[in-house]
Formats: sequence, structure tokens, C-alpha cells
Amino acid sequence: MYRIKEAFTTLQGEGLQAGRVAVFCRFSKCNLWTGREKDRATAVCQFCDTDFVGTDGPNGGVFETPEELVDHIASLWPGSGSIEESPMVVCTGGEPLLQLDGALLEAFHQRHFFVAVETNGTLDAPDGIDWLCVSPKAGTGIRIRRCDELKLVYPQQGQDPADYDDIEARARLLSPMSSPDAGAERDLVRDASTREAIRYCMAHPRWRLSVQMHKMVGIE
Ligand SMILES: C[S@@+](CC[C@H](N)C(=O)[O-])C[C@H]1O[C@@H](n2cnc3c(N)ncnc32)[C@H](O)[C@@H]1O
Ligand SMILES: Nc1nc2[nH]cc(C(=O)O)c2c(=O)[nH]1
Ligand code: SF4
Ligand SMILES: [Mg+2]
Repeated sequence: MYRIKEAFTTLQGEGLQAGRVAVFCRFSKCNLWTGREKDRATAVCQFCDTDFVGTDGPNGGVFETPEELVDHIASLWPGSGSIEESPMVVCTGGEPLLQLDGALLEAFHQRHFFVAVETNGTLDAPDGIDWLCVSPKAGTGIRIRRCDELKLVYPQQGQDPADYDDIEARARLLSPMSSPDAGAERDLVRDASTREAIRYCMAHPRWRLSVQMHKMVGIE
């Protein structure tokens, strides 16, 4: 059984796949925060910009089998879904690795999906993910030692990008932290974080900047 908060089609806004059309499959629940505002101050991860509680969002729900969920996601893909088109699904959340298993991956692949995953890296990932993005949170133990992109939200108190030097990745990205709330304050926080991230990249050119493009162009 898979519990999905919401699903929607947009452009991947972050990381090396930014700009690519994808169906986002947002899994319910996270192991680093309950998702309730009253618990934010005591959560392990306190800056989350996402509502992942329950299954009541647009195109959300409870899916009994992998095929049922994949049919639902495929129905949101705007093209034909042919192998040439390489339809993409981004499994995110919440923490998708609490639920994503080999059977679901296999079902996505049967339907020609390129499967990307956004994870906090604290849980083991099943084999066969096509694009694995690990975004470590300060103070957590990272189990995933190898990924496609390491995408640090920056700056985080108590975290130094060098803490992750031993994780193997095709690219190392700093993604400026924005405030969880929408509006003017979010932009101010984001602008300050962006300046800091740029400064860090310039001094440590192993790292590159990744901006949350979707927030800038006003898409989901
Ligand atoms: C909501 S998380 C869900 C996936 C997974 N739990 C994780 O943390 O990677 C999706 C992405 O948004 C990033 N993110 C969350 N809150 C953010 C914020 N306030 N500013 C910038 N990025 C943020 C996360 O680091 C992650 O890369
Ligand atoms: N456009 C867009 N790109 C994204 N990349 C990662 C996201 C996420 O919430 O995991 C996200 C998101 O929420 N929207
Ligand atoms: S950013 Fe990821 S790890 Fe942090 S609370 Fe949100 S969903 Fe969980
Ligand atoms: Mg998001």
C-alpha cells in the first residue's frame, strides 16, 4: 500500500535535471518531522517547505498495488508515454524511501518511466533508481554513500559541506535555503542564502549553485 499526499505535473525545478517535465509523486510522511507546525521547533529537520501530511492533496490517495499507483501517475503524464519520450517521475515527499520499494520501481520501469528520487539520505535506497538526489540534513546519519547528485540546502546550522566529502556523487550542489513560508520574507531569506551559497562555491569550486527555479518562475 502506498500513501500519496499529492501528484502533479510540472518542470523539475532543482538540480541537474532542472527544466525537465516530470510528474511529481509526493509520498506522505517523513522520518525527520511529523509535518505538523506544532512539532517544527523540535523536529530534526526544521526548515521544510512542504506539506506532506495525509493523502488529501490534489491527485493524492491510497494505492493498494504498485500498478494502481503507476497507472495513476502515468495518467498525469502529458505526452504519449512512449519510450522515446522518456517520461519522468520524481518521487519526493515527505521521505519517499519510507515507501518506495523494488516492486514500485519495477512497475514504473515497465511503463518506461525514468525514476528520480529526492531523499534526505537517512534510509537505504532500492537498486535501480535512475536519478538519485540526496539532500542531507544537519545532525543526521547518512546511509546512502553514492548518488547522482548531492544537493545540500545551504546554509544549515551545524553543517559544513565538507562533512559529505566521502559521499560519491556526479555533482555537488548548494541549494539556497528559503523560508518555509511564502511571501516577502521568503524572498529575503532566499536572497541572503543565495549570496552565501555563491560565496561558498566561488571558494570551493567543487560545489555548484542550484536555485529553486520553480519558485522564481511561479510554477508548482
Ligand atoms: C521537501 S523535500 C522531500 C524529499 C526528502 N525528504 C528530502 O528532504 O530530500 C524536497 C527537497 O526540498 C528541499 N527543501 C526543503 N525545504 C527547503 C527550504 N526551505 N529551502 C530550500 N530547499 C528546501 C529538500 O532539501 C529537498 O531537496
Ligand atoms: N517544480 C518543482 N521541482 C521540485 N524539485 C524537487 C521538489 C520537491 O519538493 O521535492 C520540487 C517541487 O516541489 N517542485
Ligand atoms: S525537507 Fe525532507 S527531510 Fe526535511 S522534513 Fe521536509 S520532507 Fe522531511
Ligand atoms: Mg518542493
